Amino acid sequence: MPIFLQDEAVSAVLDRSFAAAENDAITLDAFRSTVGPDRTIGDFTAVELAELAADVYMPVSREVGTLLYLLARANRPALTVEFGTSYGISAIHLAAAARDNGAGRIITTELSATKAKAAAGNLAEAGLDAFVEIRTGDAFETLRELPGPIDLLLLDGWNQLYLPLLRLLEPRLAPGALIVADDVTLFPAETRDYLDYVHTPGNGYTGVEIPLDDGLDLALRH
Ligand SMILES: C[S@@+](CC[C@H](N)C(=O)[O-])C[C@H]1O[C@@H](n2cnc3c(N)ncnc32)[C@H](O)[C@@H]1O
Repeated sequence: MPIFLQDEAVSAVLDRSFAAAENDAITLDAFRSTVGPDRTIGDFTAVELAELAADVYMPVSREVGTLLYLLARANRPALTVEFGTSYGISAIHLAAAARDNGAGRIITTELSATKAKAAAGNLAEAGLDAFVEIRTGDAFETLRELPGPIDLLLLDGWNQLYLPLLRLLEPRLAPGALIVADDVTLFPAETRDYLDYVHTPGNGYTGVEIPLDDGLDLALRH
């Protein structure tokens, strides 16, 4: 049976987006020169920084995208929540799974209005916009109200926010919810408190690190 992840329109958007993301290193250099030597990151608000870096895709890899698709197919989440939409590459994988499952919706949130608009365009072009609600703004505000329990949570925004955001959303996690945290090997210092929390018996999770791409952590909420 054909799967929607391999649909022509989906593949076209993913191919184009992954190709564009190959310029991320160059774009990041341009971002650093925009910030300049006289100003530090601390001189900007989070939204200003997100807009300055609006051309940087920072997507999940193809392999991680496929794993997200598989997890969502197996777990059949009624509600998936994503922290960090960027250009919608991970959201496309999650939405393709919802479409193939015949059920499920995704709520994703992005600080940069430029990126949120581009992600909406990509999802529409892929034929998956009906499955995804993009909330523009700070996750700590945009995810306060949710329509039901979270069955799958993807943490892929700024890494030092994983633990505070998990704690905010914790009361909304369904028993058996899966939590995927990206980039835990790439940013060990920023994700240490999160990993310690989900790996400490007694906090209500069972977690394991997966050495795929920039490192993932997969946890189950008991
Ligand atoms: C690594 S990228 C997300 C990549 C995306 N998941 C994908 O695979 O295509 C991280 C994104 O999180 C966004 N972000 C960072 N902090 C945020 C916050 N507090 N609320 C919402 N979005 C945030 C950034 O603007 C950036 O676009």
